[in-house]
Amino acid sequence: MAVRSLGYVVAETRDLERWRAFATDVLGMMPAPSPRDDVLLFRIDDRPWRLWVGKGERDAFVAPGWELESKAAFDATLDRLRAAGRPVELAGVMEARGRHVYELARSSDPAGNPMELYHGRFVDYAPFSSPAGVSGFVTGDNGDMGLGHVVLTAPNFEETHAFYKDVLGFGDTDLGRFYLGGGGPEDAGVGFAFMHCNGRHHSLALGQLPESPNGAVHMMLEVGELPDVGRAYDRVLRSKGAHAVSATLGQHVNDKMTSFYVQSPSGFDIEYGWNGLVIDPATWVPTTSMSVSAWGHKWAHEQD
Ligand SMILES: Cc1ccc(O)c(O)c1CC[C@@H]1C(=O)CC[C@]2(C)C(=O)CC[C@@H]12
Ligand SMILES: [Fe+2]
Repeated sequence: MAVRSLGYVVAETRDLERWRAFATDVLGMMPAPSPRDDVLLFRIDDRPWRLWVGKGERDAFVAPGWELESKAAFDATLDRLRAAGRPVELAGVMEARGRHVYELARSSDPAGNPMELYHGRFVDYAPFSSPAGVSGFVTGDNGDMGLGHVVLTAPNFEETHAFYKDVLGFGDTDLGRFYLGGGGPEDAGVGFAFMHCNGRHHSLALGQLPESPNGAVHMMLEVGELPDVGRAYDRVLRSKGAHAVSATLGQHVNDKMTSFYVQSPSGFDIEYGWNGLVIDPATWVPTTSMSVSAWGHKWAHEQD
């Protein structure tokens, strides 16, 4: 009765055309038919859409869409949210239809991060084809591993971490404390929790950080082959600053992902990676990683 996957992401922007070019030409996502001219939809697999970009007043991440496996799981999860004192708003039938789901609800975590929850897995059997020639995006068999992962902030870290485990059913994969300030006596470190809801190493990571101005730290998209990452990196560099690299190519220690980070037109970053670790949630024992990356991932703020 727990969340099964990261089904979709909703973002907003003041500049839809910039997002259209970024998503298709740089990331290689496939534009999907949208019934509204103030919304862009993008596909990465056989779901009708995985990324919703609406025209808005700000450039921001709006919400992750968490998938439940059934109406029973959906109803039980909404009951647990209410029992935990979280606001729950059931969306109308037309709004659910717009999202291509059976039923849709909105809530938030104890850090105030908005979320959507749904059940009803719609499938668009039109073959996926990337306009930028990406070999494919990795979402698991039947899309079971979801679209990727999201990283959110939670100043009230312990409470929010417990919420995702106890109320939404996530499991801990890796806990980290990263000494970004050099690890000296003044450096308290930043707590991180990487959590799974399927075989993907993490679908959600929480950082003990102040509220992010753009609604999220990043979302990750995983591609099928290493050259897909390299060619996307080339496309970002060729954009000559139109799309800024946030972190250079590198490899994480915890999920072994080889990736780079690029700033999206909504302000939050896109991590674009390959070869992320798949775990067996039934037997996995949580780890505590002691560093961020095995190599690379030079962050923009560290660049000299
Ligand atoms: C540490 C790590 C493991 C796996 C990931 O997919 C992943 O994104 C990260 C990095 C998380 C995080 C970030 O994205 C923004 C910049 C952060 C806060 C750092 O500077 C350290 C951890 C980084
Ligand atoms: Fe990530």
